[in-house]
Amino acid sequence: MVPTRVAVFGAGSWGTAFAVILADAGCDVTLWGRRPGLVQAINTTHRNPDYLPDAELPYSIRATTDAAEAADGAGIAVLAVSAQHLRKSLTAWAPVLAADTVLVSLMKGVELGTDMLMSDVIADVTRAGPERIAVVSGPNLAGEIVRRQPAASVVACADTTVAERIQHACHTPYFRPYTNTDVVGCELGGAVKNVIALAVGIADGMGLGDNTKAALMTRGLAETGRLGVAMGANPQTLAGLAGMGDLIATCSSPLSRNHTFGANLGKGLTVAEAAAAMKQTAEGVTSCRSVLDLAERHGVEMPIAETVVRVIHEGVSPQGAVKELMSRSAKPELR
Ligand SMILES: NC(=O)c1ccc[n+]([C@@H]2O[C@H](COP(=O)([O-])OP(=O)(O)OC[C@H]3O[C@@H](n4cnc5c(N)ncnc54)[C@H](O)[C@@H]3O)[C@@H](O)[C@H]2O)c1
Ligand SMILES: O=P(O)(O)OC[C@H](O)CO
Repeated sequence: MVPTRVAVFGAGSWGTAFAVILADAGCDVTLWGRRPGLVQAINTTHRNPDYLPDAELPYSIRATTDAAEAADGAGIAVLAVSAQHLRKSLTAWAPVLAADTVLVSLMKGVELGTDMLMSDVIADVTRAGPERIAVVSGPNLAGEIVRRQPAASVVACADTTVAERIQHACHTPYFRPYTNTDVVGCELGGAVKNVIALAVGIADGMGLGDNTKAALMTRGLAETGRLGVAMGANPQTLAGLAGMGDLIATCSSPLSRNHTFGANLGKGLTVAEAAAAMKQTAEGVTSCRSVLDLAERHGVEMPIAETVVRVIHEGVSPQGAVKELMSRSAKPELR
């Protein structure tokens, strides 16, 4: 059988780790990277020294800086840049993508300014219909994936047949993808958990304990559910891998960049210092504003997301943030 040709655009942590999954699943994978030095290092050392230096990559993965070469013959194009760079990058790649290529977003962010989910940005730039746009989202820390530790995820697409095709392309003995038709729910679960992980990180950095963490995670999930329902998501999706599952992994793991960024703030670093300490993308830092915009637009209360915005973008201290959240008026749990 001819292997599925897949182009992965973005040689950061997750693009590279997902390329490993695809290659292990038997796909013929080309990895597009921006920087010639990194691409050359991947091709010659079969490692990604900038993002995942300890992982040996399958020799079959070829890296290139040429988008046309990456896209040549690819039935699936996986998009794995940081969320705020998708529009510009995809505008450059779109002319070399075939009209029937399925576009798969791995990103967990919301575009600043437009408040668009990544699937909306993809549709806006390429004019692809929902049957050509999919999302992979779940508790998938790249550093664990490249060690081939067991993980599960969700492949969401409005067209179940297309979701199943992608599921097949990335199914390995250590990576178990489930299908779902709820693209909005999966994307929101991924984007909002980053914001909640910042809050949990701040609490951890301040030395607060597990009661605080559990409260933030549970009420954070309630916020995600309220926004999700307002935007047409299935609440069950948010109780699943792309919602609660990813929230647990991201809020618990020292590998999470969002959690780490928050922890540095909680320890007393300024936002600029925390950003300087972070070489990789912590999507929640920018997307928290767009998530709050979405909440306001849909008339949904998201006090934890609002507090994260106040700490990161409005200069409120972690101590002040705790006071603000704890002095909110008393409420019933279920609304
Ligand atoms: N790392 C993970 O464990 C993981 C897991 C699941 C989802 N994600 C999501 O995947 C997306 C990519 O994250 P990552 O972990 O690969 O990030 P990363 O910081 O490791 O890599 C950054 C990526 O963005 C690209 N990029 C950076 N600046 C750019 C620019 N100016 N123009 C174009 N592209 C640029 C890089 O080429 C690279 O592909 C994010 O939305 C993230 O939330 C990450
Ligand atoms: O490192 P983070 O915080 O971007 O989280 C990575 C993944 O999204 C976890 O599923």
